[in-house]
Amino acid sequence: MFTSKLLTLVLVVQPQRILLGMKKRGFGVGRWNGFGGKVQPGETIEEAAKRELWEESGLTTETLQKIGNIKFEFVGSTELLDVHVFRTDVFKGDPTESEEMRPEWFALDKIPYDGMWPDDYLWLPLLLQKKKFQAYFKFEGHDKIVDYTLEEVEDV
Ligand SMILES: Nc1ncnc2c1[nH]c(=O)n2[C@H]1C[C@H](O)[C@@H](COP(=O)(O)OP(=O)(O)OP(=O)(O)O)O1
Repeated sequence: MFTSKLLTLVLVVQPQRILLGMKKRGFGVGRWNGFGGKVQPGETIEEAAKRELWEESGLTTETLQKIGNIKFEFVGSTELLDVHVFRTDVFKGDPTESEEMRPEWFALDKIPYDGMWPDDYLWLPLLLQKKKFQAYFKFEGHDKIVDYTLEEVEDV
């Protein structure tokens, strides 16, 4: 039987660029990603997304757009990751390095997909077009996708 762990992921987008963070420790270390993490007991998913964005990038936002949901399965594990993906185009503050992430802006035509999780190049273009999506990825280890589904949806 599978258990499920709730996580958030926030992508900060401006007209010509996107803010990514280099993960400095823990799960996904060495990869560029959006900002996010585990939902803590007593938090809503959106509260957790705002908290993680602040903790990892130094940015605050009041306007998160819920844009995707991704379920991750890992061969040999019974724990599914249930990642709620948000986009924000409106924020306050300056990106600031944290213990966990080193933020950097990337031009939209220079997104470092080779240094990101291997699923990202499949769904990030949808997020950039403000298209909502639902996805499932099955990983063998952390580098190989062995099965996946990805579909645009009206609502997430
Ligand atoms: N495959 C893939 N693509 C894109 N993004 C992700 C994945 N897998 C993932 O887990 N993620 C995202 C989801 C989360 O935003 C982070 C992982 O969060 P994590 O660092 O484990 O959670 P924290 O609560 O910040 O961790 P600690 O503070 O306990 O270290 O990656």
